[in-house]
Order: sequence, then structure tokens, then C-alpha cells
Amino acid sequence: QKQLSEDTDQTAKSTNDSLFQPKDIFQLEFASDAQISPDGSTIVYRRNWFDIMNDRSVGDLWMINAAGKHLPMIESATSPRWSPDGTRLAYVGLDRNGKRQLFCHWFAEDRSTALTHLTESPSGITWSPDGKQIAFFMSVAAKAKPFATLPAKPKGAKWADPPKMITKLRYRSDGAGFLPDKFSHLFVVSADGGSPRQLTTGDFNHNGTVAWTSDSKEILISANRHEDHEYQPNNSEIYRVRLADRSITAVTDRVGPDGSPAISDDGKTIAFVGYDDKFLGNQTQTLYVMDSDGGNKRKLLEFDRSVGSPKWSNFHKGFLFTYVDQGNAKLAVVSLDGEMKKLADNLGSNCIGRPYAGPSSFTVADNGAIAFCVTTPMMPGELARLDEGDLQVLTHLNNDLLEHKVLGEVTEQRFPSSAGELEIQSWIMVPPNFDPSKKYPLILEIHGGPFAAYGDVFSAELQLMASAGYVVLYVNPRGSTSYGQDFANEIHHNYPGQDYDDLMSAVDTVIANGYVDKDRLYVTGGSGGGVLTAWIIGSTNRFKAAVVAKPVINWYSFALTSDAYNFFYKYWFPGLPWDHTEHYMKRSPISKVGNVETPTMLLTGEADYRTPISESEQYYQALKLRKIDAAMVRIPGASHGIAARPSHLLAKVAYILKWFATHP
Ligand SMILES: CSCC[C@H](NC=O)C(=O)N[C@@H](CO)C(=O)O
Repeated sequence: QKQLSEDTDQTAKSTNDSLFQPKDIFQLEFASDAQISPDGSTIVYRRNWFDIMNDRSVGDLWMINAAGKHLPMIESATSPRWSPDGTRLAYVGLDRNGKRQLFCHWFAEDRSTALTHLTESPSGITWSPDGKQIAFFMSVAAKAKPFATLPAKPKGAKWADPPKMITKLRYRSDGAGFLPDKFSHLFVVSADGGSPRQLTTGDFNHNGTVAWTSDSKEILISANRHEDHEYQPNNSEIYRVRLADRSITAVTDRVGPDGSPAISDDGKTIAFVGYDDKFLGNQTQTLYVMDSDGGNKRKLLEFDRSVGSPKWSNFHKGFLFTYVDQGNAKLAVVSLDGEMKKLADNLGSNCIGRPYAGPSSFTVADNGAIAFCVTTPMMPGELARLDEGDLQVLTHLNNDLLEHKVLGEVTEQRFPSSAGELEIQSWIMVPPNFDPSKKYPLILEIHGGPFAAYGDVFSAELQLMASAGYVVLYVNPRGSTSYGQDFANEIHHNYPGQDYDDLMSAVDTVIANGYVDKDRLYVTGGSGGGVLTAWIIGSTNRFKAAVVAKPVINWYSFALTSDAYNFFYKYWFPGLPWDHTEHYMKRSPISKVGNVETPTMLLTGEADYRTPISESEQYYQALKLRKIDAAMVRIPGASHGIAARPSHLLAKVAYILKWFATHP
């Protein structure tokens, strides 16, 4: 941690210009998708930046070449992938019509071209081991089934849009909107270009990791191809797809998610991640292995942390994988006899949002060198390389900005909760040029999920709050992930519950540190954090003002309006809402609205299909009927990812800070 923190010098003088300010958001950059060449000499990665004219995150491919030189490669491209012999790089780029296509770059000849002319964007691109083919996923329109036919409209007539008829269970998805009648299928195309060949069929989606067998004749993927798949949202299997005859065979069959297949180099062992579904709020996703024919399935790891992205490495003699432990994302290796060794900390590619912990992707070269991205509370995601225990941060994309800024320093604090025996982890970000003998206003900022975790990562959103003079407290109350399955399920069928006590204990602990003005406490949180914020102001009047972002206010209405309504009633509640009305209402913040005295702002995207804005409207209207000081901020066009566009993030922080400033 120390070595990484030194990358941003905290000695800049304290002038207003030295504070991290809203306009600086557009100057931040971050690295992602680190791809090391098979010989370990070169790393290609995506360098992401924020386009102020189009208000979006965009990115280009850059490389650190064998001589260590940092060079631009391809503009506006994603998903770089080395050919197995390291002579070529496949990637997704834009064709002359601005459509996303699969491209290839030949290094020796310095030539690039589009290999495909697709109508939809490719994803999941993966080379065959013999370097002759590239597999990818692409959406394919299902057969149109017209319900009612109308008379043809006269040429040039301006009729209203036709009705939309919906018959499928999952018909809209947050961020994607109303779902078209399309399914994602697996394709292969020659590495020299040509006509792609569709390998899968049916009204099922296929996505995730693509694992080729070493003879380049078969591909393992995961999909939920069960007859009743929409009603079993967590029941995917691993399938073996044979290229010769396009036959598809399931190699797993338990009830529960099975995914992320990876094959050892000798082809004898297949690793995958999943669990036996117990219909809990959160389950640890474990690493399993099986023989190449699907037999002898066994748990490789007895480890109470969710494992992701297994990848075989001959050099490391095992499967490399990622996990998050107590808010810090790690890389580790496990041998075939189950011995695990941690290799690196601080994985992440964070930048402008809230401080959610989660690993970056990684790749490994034949000589054992590993490329990934790292982040700390003081450093947005940068490219890193690990060689036999030696970690080097290779890029310094933000030094030009952050070396001239004084950021809010972050310290970790653990404390016992007032409810039960649990120890809780929290982080405290103090304002730039903090003086512990002074008293500062406090913002308690609460994460969503609720099965998610904050951690040791950069957060521009919280830095802006610290720059405005607040101590910012963020906590992983019970229910958070990365502390094991039992800790997460403390809130199973019990949310909100004692997580409230954990959060109040966090506030009391930071007040006891001596530098917080206990008469200027503020609270905000988004999504699951919005639920808890609304629960808090229904339970105590100790906060001067609150901002409840994209909350659930009434679990009954949420369970029937959220995009993932096939999931929530089954995993978060004892059953369907009409069979358990009392349970649903008891945990709903609306049941406590009669107690609220705290001035409250709601802030939600109008296109949020996860926690629909009708939840915020219910709360606003209830508060107004009670004549509570309330405001509703609606963000046009924004989905649940409320701060995905930089200007939306700026607006979110500006509205929160203004609401707090006007309630001193
Ligand atoms: C509380 S309802 C579900 C909300 C959502 N969880 C899963 O989709 C959520 O809390 N999202 C978090 C991120 O996990 C957010 O901050 O948006």
C-alpha cells in the first residue's frame, strides 16, 4: 500500500487550485484490460479518459513495448487480445460506418483490418490455441412473431409508433432499456477474416468466458439453457460446443450458477466457479475442477471468499484467480492439490464513482509475468506488472493532475458494532490539509448492493466531498461481501436490520476521534445505501439533512417493478410479496416515514429500471404529505448507474453538497 501511495505526492500547496474540484473529473484517466503478450515482453491496455464534449468515458489502446516505451496504438478500441504466437492482436474497433467490428493488427507487417462486417457488436473475443480462428459472442434477432396485423399505412404517412407487445418474463433491463427480441450466440471466424459461423442456436443467451480446448476443436462456455431459464435466474451450466457438428453438451448439472470455465494446458483439468444454490441473499462462489470429460467434480478451494476469472498458468503450476478480502481485491494461485498462495493486492480499475472494491482483469505470460491494474484511495486505476513477486506500476496517467492537488487522506478504522459481537471495517477520508484539532462536518456515505463492499480504492465522488470540507465516513456494515458468507447473510431476510446499528456505531466511533462536529452530521447513500439512508432517518433525528439516492422505499412495489423481479422475491424474501405482505412492509422504509423529521432530498435517474423512480416518488409524496422539508431531483435519461456520465456525477455531488450546505 505504501509503495503505491507514494505515486501521488501530497506536498502540493493548499490553494483553491490545489483542491480536487468538479472540473478535474474530466482530466482523470484510468487503465483497464491489461493484456500481456505470450512472451511477456509487451503489455497492451486500454487508456480511458473523459470526453468533455460528449460527456462520456472513452478510451484508446496503448502499449508498453519490450523496451519499456509507452506508445499509442489504436484509437477508440476495446478488448485487445494477443494471438497465441504473439504476432497479432485482435481487438474491437470501429469500421468506416462507425460500427463495432472484430479487427486484427499484424505487428511485423504493421497492418490492421476489420475481420468482420457484422450488424451487431462482437464481445468475448478469444483466439483458438492454433491461432487460426477467433470465437466471439453476438446478438441475433429471434424470429419475429407478429401478433396482430394492421392495414398498410399510405406511403409517407406519419402514423403513431405501433404498440409494443410484451410476453416474456424479463422484458427490460437497467441500462439497456426495453429488451429487443435478440439472443446472444457464439460464433467463430477465421483469423484471416471471412464469414462468421454461428455455433449456438435457440432462445437462450450465451456469454461470459470462452475456453478453447487445446486441440482447437471444442469450446467451453456457460449459459442458462434450461427450459424454464427465466424463472431460474441463477442456474447456468457449462456447455461443451463441438465445432465439427455444432453439438452442445452440458458438462455441469447442479442447481446453481456454474461459469468461467478454464482449461489446464495439458487439457486434463477444467476449472470453473459456482455454488450449490441455497437461495440465500449472498453465497460464496467457489473454485471447482473436473476432469476433461466432466467427471470427478470437486471443490479445489475451501475458501470463504468469492473467486473470479480462473486462468491456468504452466509457470505458476496452477489456476490464477481473483477475490476480494475485506475491501481489498487480490490475485492468487491455487495448485491442483488445493494449495493457495496470494500473489498481489490492490487490484482495481476504479476512477470516478464511489469506492466499490472489485478486481481488475489480469493476463499471464508464458514466463509467469502477470499484467493487471491497481488502485488505492489516492490513485485511480493504473497499469501494473508482477514478475516473481516484484510489482511495478507502469503508468502514471494522473500524476500530471494529482501531483498538483491535495487529496483527502484515507485511514481505515475497525470497531465493534453495538449490536452483537461483530467487528466492522470503515474508512475515514479527511478534508485536504486536515487539522485534527478542528471540528468538521461529517458525511456518512453508504454503499449499495447491499451484497457489495467498499474498499481501498480511488473514489472521485468522495474526494469532491472531502474537498468541500467534510470528513467522509464509509463503512462495510454486516451484509457487505468480502468477509465471508455468514457476515453477508447476517441481513438475509433481515435487511435493513442490525446494519443500521453498525452504521450508527461507525458514526459514534468517528465522533470519539474528536474532530467531528456532532451537530453537523449528514447522511447519504445510493441504491441499497438509499434504502439504509431512508431507514436511518426513519429511526433517528441525529442527522441535519439526508440525500436518499435511487432507493427502494417499498419492497412490495419494488419486487414487482424492478427489472430483476424474477430474482429478488426468491433470494431476498421468503416468497412472493402477496404471500408475505407483513414481511415485505416491515423491512420497507415507507413503514417508518411517519417518524421522519430530517430534511430529505431524493435523487434518482428517470430511466432507472433497477430501483424505479416510482420508489423515490412514493417517498417524496409521503414526505410532502407530512410537510417535511423535501426535494426530488430527477436525472433525465439516467439509469441505475446514476453517475455513469461525468456531468451526471458532477450534478449528483453538487446537489448533495448544496442540500447539506443549505441545512447547516
Ligand atoms: C437495493 S435494490 C438493488 C440495488 C442494487 N443492487 C443490485 O443491483 C444496488 O444496490 N446497486 C449498487 C451497486 O451494487 C449501486 O450502488 O448502484
